[in-house]
Amino acid sequence: MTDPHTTPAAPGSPVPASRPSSVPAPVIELTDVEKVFDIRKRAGLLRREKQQVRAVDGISFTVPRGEMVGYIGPNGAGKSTTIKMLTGILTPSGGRVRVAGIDPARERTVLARRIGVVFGQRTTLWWDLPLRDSYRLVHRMYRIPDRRFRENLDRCVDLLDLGRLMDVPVRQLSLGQRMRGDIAAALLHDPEVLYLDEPTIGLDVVSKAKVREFLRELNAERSVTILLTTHDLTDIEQLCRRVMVIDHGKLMYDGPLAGLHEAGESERILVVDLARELPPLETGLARTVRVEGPRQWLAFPADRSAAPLVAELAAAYPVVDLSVREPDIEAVIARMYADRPGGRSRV
Ligand SMILES: Nc1ncnc2c1ncn2[C@@H]1O[C@H](COP(=O)(O)OP(=O)(O)OP(=O)(O)O)[C@@H](O)[C@H]1O
Repeated sequence: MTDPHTTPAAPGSPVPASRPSSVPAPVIELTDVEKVFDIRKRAGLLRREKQQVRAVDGISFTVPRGEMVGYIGPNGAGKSTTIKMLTGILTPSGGRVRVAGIDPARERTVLARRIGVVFGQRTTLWWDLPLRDSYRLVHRMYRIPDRRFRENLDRCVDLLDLGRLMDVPVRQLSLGQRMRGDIAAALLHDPEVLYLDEPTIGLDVVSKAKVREFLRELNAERSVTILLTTHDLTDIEQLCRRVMVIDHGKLMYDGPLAGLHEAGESERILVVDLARELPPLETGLARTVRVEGPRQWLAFPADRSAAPLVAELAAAYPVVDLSVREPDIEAVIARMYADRPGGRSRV
């Protein structure tokens, strides 16, 4: 039986929904989910043509309780649309969505008590109120029992370093401070599932590190299931063992981060310093991609050992020094996108 956590999906193909019995029951379940938007495009001076955009095009995946998964893709890939369907803000055009056993579109308010959402680009806090008052409102809105509210707030204030900021109006907070404030607000009612849409966007290095550390602890200690959308691949590298790549509304990859290299057919680079300038080195194990004076760059498949290549070059050429560069994950993903047939699919 194949495990969707470890099996790269062929581009565009649905990911198998079956899983071994040892894997916890899924908290998030999507089966053949579609979202089609009707849009009107100008087709002349006065005429407007009706068109449809397939923003999400037959996506299936499951996320078991306690997993932290990266959900990535280029602009317009369908990430936010997926998250909106998972919260119940948008109703799918087709397929089935379940979060904690609930149909989000039909029971949005019931689900709201079980999930937390953070959108990096906009705040859910009250602009003119100090953080403390925003949290009081959250307390009342979600009818959080007093003790639980106090415990959760204390914990967030401590771990997210909000103590000094509690009496500052949200409008006066820096982006990083506001983001930490938003994450706390999303967690006061103890959600089982947390959707984070670009939680580190625009933050400085220190704030990013704080947010990541907090998410790691939250996931490890409280088994909160986290779906993380980000353009910052370091977020994914540091937080998620599993990553899903979406493009043109289709799931292109679902598996471990390391497997992305394989799926993107990535290459490692051997940098060779020679005793003197030479024409491009010749070997059947790699291809020379760059020559600069006595230094040459040779690309070889990332899943192969460098040892035979190093041995061959050392025997045949005056090699002074060698180093191996790992593939850059951004390049791997860019390559996956580039391999897709172009153009957003329309129906
Ligand atoms: N309300 C809407 N009406 C019409 N088209 C929409 C609507 N919302 C999204 N789309 C279209 O659906 C596609 C997917 O958009 P979506 O916002 O889900 O992408 P995304 O992956 O979140 O992108 P980004 O990284 O830029 O936020 C895009 O072509 C977008 O223009």
